[in-house]
Amino acid sequence: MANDIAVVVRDLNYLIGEKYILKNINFSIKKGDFVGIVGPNGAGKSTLIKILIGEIDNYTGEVMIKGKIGYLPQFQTFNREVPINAYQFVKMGSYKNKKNVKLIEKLIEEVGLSGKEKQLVGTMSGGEIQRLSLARALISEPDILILDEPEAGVDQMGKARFYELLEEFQKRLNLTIIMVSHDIGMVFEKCTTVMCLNKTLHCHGPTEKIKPDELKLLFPDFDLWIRSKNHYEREHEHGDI
Ligand SMILES: Nc1ncnc2c1ncn2[C@@H]1O[C@H](COP(=O)(O)OP(=O)(O)OP(=O)(O)O)[C@@H](O)[C@H]1O
Repeated sequence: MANDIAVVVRDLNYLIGEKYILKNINFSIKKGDFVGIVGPNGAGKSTLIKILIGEIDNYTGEVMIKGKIGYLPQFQTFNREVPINAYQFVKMGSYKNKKNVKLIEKLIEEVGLSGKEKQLVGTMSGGEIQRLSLARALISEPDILILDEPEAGVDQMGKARFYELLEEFQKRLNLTIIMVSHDIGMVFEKCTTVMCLNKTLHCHGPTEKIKPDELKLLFPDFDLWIRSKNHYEREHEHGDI
């Protein structure tokens, strides 16, 4: 595996019963890439993520990962009833819950939440919890950050701020980011690489080389996504973030 490569997947197949969930998947991801995985419902995006993080291992083919993975699951999995504060929430992401006061405080500050260390997570906004989850995923100082639909349950402003943060971390730490998203506007705005998945890999390449026509073939609701891209651009122009 070449030095500048973070992930290689070769001849990946995954079946449940006799049904192919993923078929003949081949790709590699360079270190420092920000990859957006898009595709319709049921395309196998979450399944691919579960394979990358090692949650599913009964596939055939090769999956090679170079470096440590940080994982941010879908937002909805947090239960607001759990009585923990922001500091404890981030600390839970560290190996064996290790005490690492300085790093925890630094990450909380970097995601724009300093001063809120003692606040109960259940009382925070969706966008704040999402940024806190990002700090938690980064506490183990990963080389590769994997996110599954990080925009779920967060308003448009919260999303925009979150994507800004991801881009900042990607550039500053040369972090490799692999993100499943339904937000095509954000993906085309922020990701360096787009991967279109619908059981097989339909396209994969630098964002500027992916043609909307290719996506249209895959996604019947593509026009809706274009609208969401315009919406994002309007908000951006007005400096609302
Ligand atoms: N445990 C399971 N048992 C049976 N089928 C499953 C199981 N997990 C996933 N599938 C099927 O695998 C396919 C891919 O699911 P997956 O969750 O990976 O899709 P997705 O692209 O992430 O979808 P979405 O965008 O809706 O989240 C779907 O057809 C789903 O019904």
